[in-house]
Amino acid sequence: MEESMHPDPTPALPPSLEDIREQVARLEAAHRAKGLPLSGRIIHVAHHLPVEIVRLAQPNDTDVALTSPITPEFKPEDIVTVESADQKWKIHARQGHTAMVSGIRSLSDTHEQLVVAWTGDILSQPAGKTGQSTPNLGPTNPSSFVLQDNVELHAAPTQSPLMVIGSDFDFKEQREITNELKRFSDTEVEQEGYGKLTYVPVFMPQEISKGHYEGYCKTTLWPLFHYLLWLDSTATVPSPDPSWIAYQKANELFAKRVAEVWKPGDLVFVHDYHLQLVPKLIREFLGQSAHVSFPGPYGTQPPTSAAQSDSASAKSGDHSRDPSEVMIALFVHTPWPSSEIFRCLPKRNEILEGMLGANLVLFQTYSYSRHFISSCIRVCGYESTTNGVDVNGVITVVSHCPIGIDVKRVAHDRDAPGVRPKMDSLRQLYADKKIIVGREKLDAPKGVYNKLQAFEVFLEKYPDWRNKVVLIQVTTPALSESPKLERMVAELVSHINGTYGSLDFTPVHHYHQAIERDEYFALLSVADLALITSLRDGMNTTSMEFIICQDKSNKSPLVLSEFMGTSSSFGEALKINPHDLVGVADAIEKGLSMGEEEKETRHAALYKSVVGHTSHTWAATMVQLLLENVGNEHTAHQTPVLDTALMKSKYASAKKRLMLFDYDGTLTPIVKVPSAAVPTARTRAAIAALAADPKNVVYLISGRDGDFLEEHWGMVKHLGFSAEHGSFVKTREDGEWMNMTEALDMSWMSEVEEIFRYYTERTTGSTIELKKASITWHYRNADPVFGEFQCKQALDLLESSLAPRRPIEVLVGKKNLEVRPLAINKGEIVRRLIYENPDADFIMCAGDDKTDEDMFRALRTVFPPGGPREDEPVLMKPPVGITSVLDPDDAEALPEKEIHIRPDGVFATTVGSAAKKTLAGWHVTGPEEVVDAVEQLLKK
Ligand SMILES: O=P(O)(O)OC[C@H]1O[C@H](O[C@H]2O[C@H](CO)[C@@H](O)[C@H](O)[C@H]2O)[C@H](O)[C@@H](O)[C@@H]1O
Repeated sequence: MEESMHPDPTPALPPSLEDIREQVARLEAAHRAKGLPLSGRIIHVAHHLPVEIVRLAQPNDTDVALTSPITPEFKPEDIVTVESADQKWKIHARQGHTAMVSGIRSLSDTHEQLVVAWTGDILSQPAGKTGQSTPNLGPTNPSSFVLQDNVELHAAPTQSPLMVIGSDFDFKEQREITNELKRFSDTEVEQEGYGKLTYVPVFMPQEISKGHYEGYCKTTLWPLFHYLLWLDSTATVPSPDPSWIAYQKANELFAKRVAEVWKPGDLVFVHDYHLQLVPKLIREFLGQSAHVSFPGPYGTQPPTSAAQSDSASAKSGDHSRDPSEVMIALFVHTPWPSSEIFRCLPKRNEILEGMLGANLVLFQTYSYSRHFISSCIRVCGYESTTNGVDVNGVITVVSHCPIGIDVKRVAHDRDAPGVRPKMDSLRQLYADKKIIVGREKLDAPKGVYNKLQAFEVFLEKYPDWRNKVVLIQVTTPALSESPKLERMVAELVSHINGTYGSLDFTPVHHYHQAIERDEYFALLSVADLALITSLRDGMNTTSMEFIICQDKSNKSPLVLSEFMGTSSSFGEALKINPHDLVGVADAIEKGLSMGEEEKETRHAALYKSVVGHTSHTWAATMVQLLLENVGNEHTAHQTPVLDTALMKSKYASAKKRLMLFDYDGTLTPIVKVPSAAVPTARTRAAIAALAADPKNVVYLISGRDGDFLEEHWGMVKHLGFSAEHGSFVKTREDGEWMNMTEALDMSWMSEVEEIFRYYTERTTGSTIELKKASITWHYRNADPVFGEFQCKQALDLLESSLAPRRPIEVLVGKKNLEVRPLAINKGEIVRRLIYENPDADFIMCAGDDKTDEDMFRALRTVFPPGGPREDEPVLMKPPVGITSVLDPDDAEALPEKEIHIRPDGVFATTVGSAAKKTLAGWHVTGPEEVVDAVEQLLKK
């Protein structure tokens, strides 16, 4: 179950961009026709803006608060740049994350877009450089050209004059930066021909931005998602963990910014693992909640903190919600680990709950999405559905949609005039050699060390290739630089070169530096093999760029790790397990010896995959998927929060009241072991006080057996009981249990028990609760994934083999399966109580699960369709189901009765989320609120 149980459903032939856009337009038209006010806007929320902001040196600058020198990336000449009129700010496009950025930008063809993201550390040109209004953003070290031979692991490139000054800016500077960003995006739109695109900056104090990214993102989440656990048992995490606090605060700042700019009908796309709390927080800031519904007192005005949002909105009596809920998709660009790894994370619940605030969670691959669903089942106890996760009745859809690259842009860069001369130089330099190329960040998951080890095995195992092949490995420094890894890599390179090289030949050329764009494309174009040995990688765009470069070149093969997102799309790559060094060595040999025909065939298939699904189709598909999975809530019923003030006024004026309560999940929270679900003294006191009022008829209507109810509630005077879903009734007056199943055929009990025994024996942790007239199979304490699987199997078996020939009903409860007689249900008890109390003019009825829906249905069906007119008497037939069981002749003889109750006196209340499918008219979120409501009624 953990790994893919089903085949990967990725379609073989991806639809074209035009097809997807047409489908998006159709979906939007359909939604608008149904009344969903789509704005035509998309808000992207990403970690940082695709720009760099530089504060230029000012004549009066004496000293800028500098923190650390930075090494700017190489900036090509053709990037968009704007400089403020007062020459204070300069903004230019930032390199990196090109696939995501180009995907986002492509959506501007069809939608107006806002990008809400952190400014990034703002750079400063320190004083003393005045007169040089344009800082040097050129190549950091042009002399270290990659083609130079015998260049070993480099030290950091030459220090630049730019310094990080963080982003602690006063309001005036924030305004200036915001305005300059606007000018920048306008220029970009004009120069690049984009549709409308606005950058909305998130400003973060430096201690938050550092703690967030360098702290929680890079030292906790990143290693975990790449299967590098922090297993050093001596390491102590301070409590509270400051980096977690920074992560939370940063996520709040992003969500708050979204809430400020959000308009009804906007589609929101949250990107990546930096922002996993954002989906839930956005709802909280907007006064909406996906799973636990609170009224929305804020409109679009966010409260000052998420915590405040919770409590303030929960306590407000305002039920006016904005009709349009925010529509959110979250795309996780990194891998998602097995739930066995994920559950080691101390803040696992918080992260998952944050993500599940989205309508749609998307991953790079099918298997990551399966791991995520397993994590939700195992960590949070939620159940899976056919398309995602059921979060207390609300479905978060989970799917996958791999990212692609901007093929046109890459082809353009490949064909740039500067590339050809560099290709020629490389070919000249390695005229009689095959070139293997690799380019990665130097962090452990990228598998550079394994690659070098495998290359050594290759030279050892295939001596004929010695002196005939070079490995050109380019690495860029990782954020969390690991001196140990750098040293290990450097030593291994020296070792291989010492062992297999000679005075005039070096088998491994390692360049630890940023390289120019032209050099990069030249390298990919001349290579005879690309070798990518990542131990874990969400996606890998180098492999895609290699395929595009090779289209105009040798059609060289690609050796690709199976532990990366790209792997599932690239069937014609030579797949390797990077831990199997001999296997990698064999794949290198196979690739280098491959015949031209096979190379062409494999390349053609790989090329088709890359051009068939680009960054543009990726982005458009995400929009399509979100539109396919939202909107139903606008036509579906959203249950309002129980209006306790209104209920209290009706209660106060009522002459006779029926108060009907389910037990588990309604008067007491769901717990692991059924016997531990005992009422608190407060709950018992509240119910006892209700029952003591002679105007009230109070009943517990439960699936529990009579013994349990007697044990915990028997001491409460004047309380009536219905046990086992209506199979047994004890009225509040005579104190005798009536068996409603007496006249029924109950011989099915042993057959059901046998089936449940079969599943109990095969499902560790599951148990059978054998009652007098019903049986419950519990799997709450089994392995959650296996338990759910077994439950579905047992349900299938009971429904296909037993239910058609026996008078039973099978009920799917909360981590249980229950079987009870068909003729009995909680609804019949409710009808009977109304019939017996025709003068009742107030009903409160509360329940949480599917069996309680029978009660709510019964309450609706006592009224004629469309509801009774003011002056119209409501006549009720005797509840045949129950009376006929007791005495069929009686049922015939009983008269119709006129009942007093009217729909506005009925408070059918479900315990669960507003979006849960229910026949109840009101909802509260938990048992505690049921008790609160009862206490309100009791207050004078
Ligand atoms: O009709 P109810 O009063 O809601 O009772 C329904 C069933 O509730 C019990 O099981 C559920 O609650 C347990 C305690 O919280 C929990 O451990 C279990 O997983 C739930 O399914 C009870 O054991 C059943 O007999 C009732 O039919």
